[in-house]
Amino acid sequence: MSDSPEVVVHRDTEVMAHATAARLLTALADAQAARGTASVVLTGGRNGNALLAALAASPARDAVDWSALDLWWGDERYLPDGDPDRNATQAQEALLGKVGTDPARVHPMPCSDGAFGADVAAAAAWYARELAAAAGPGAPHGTPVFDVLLLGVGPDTHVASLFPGHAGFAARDTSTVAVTSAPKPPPTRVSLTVPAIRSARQVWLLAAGEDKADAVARALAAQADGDVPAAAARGRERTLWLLDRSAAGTA
Ligand SMILES: O=C1O[C@H](COP(=O)(O)O)[C@@H](O)[C@H](O)[C@H]1O
Repeated sequence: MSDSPEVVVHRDTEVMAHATAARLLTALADAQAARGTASVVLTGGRNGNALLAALAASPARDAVDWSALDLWWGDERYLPDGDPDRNATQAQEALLGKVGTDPARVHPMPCSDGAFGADVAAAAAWYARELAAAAGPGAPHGTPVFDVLLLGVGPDTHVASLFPGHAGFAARDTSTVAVTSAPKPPPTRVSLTVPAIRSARQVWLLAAGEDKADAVARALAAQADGDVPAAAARGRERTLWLLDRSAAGTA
């Protein structure tokens, strides 16, 4: 696990989205050059969606071979297929419908009108099996080594759907959890756990706007093993905070 997070502060939200898009395209193209394939874990939320829009708009977007990219999600709102509040629906509209991904390599979390119905625990367990199948035998926590895992940071320091003080954040023996009482709507969600997040080579945390400044300051001051989800999110090789000036408290 990387020791000290690195912090990059951008002038404003728009510059942050475009600079992060350029950074991500380069990281994924580098991974494909080295290994022939790459993987990324997407996040929902305002900053995650701004990044996806910036990727779609980038003149360099085809530096990545989208058909040789595995796409996963860090969390999902457990809602019907196509619901506009699902992170996967938003990603499809912002980016995935515009680039040539391989459907077999796009791994959305289940929806509430799918095979598991209202049984969100079964949905989370299914996603853990998908991860384990992709990771292969012997992978720690049954999770692939993702190249880049993206996380938005909530004003309460939540990342993915891991909320401070909630059981899902404490889970250490599984790669996914079902969340049934999220303090942010909708209450029912599926999330990767802390060990699954920590299996990524690089973890990038995105935060923009004044309402995130307190969460950013608290997370950067906290220990990785405390009750601050954003502080617990660390990559194996690199943990990178990507901020705008407002979230950094330097506006
Ligand atoms: O509900 C969620 O919130 C977080 C943060 O979202 P933001 O809009 O405050 O940036 C997001 O990262 C997560 O994926 C999403 O499900």
